[in-house]
Amino acid sequence: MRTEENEDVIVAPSPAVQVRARVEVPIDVPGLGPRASTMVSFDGLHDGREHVALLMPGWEKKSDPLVRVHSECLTGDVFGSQRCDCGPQLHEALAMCSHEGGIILYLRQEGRGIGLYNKFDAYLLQDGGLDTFEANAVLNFSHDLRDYRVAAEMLSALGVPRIRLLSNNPEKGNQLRSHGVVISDVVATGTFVNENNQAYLTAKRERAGHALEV
Ligand SMILES: Nc1nc2c(ncn2[C@@H]2O[C@H](COP(=O)(O)OP(=O)(O)OP(=O)(O)O)[C@@H](O)[C@H]2O)c(=O)[nH]1
Ligand SMILES: [Zn+2]
Repeated sequence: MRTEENEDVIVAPSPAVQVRARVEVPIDVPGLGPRASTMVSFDGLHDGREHVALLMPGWEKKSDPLVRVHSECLTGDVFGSQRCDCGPQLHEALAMCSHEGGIILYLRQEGRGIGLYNKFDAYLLQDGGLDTFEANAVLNFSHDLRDYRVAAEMLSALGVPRIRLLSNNPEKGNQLRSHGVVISDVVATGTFVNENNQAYLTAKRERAGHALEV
């Protein structure tokens, strides 16, 4: 079974995770327009990848801020791919977090951890009739390689022990709790169905227990 998107990723020993830099980055939130944000980098994340926290003003006043843990999806987040629901979920999270003050943890876990090129290979297999999880298996990957310990490390470095989690994926909450994060509430994302992602969303609901009404 393959376990890493890149065999040559070096997993450094994990010193205490610390904020490396906080950078003010005004962003254009789809549907809302320009908003302030702070983007945060970290030293010491255990997997050595460049995960980013995006802080929307007001988060620091909450005892349990809204947090979206979002896995990178270049095709959906950047290009608006209709094969998944990632783009609209990210836009929704940006709007909600800018409205009430919240945090987006943008995790560099493309393709549920298998990487972009492998995701393309998985898409070709899905075009041949497999579902998203069967395609991973044919490529000799488990159905989801994601490890949310980095998200717990980022929250700890930001001084955020309690959150309201914006997700439909039960595995995110389970893993975060196992790493000591207190989740006071789970907030469902919208369901963003279109004719090209219906089978994908159905597979997520039926095979991975995502809370989705497709
Ligand atoms: N391997 C693989 N990854 C995919 C596929 N479609 C989307 N992804 C990746 O899946 C990740 C998104 O995860 P999802 O399971 O859709 O949603 P989630 O973020 O876990 O759950 P929510 O918090 O409810 O949105 C991103 O990293 C996408 O690149 C696919 O067909 N195969
Ligand atoms: Zn996607």
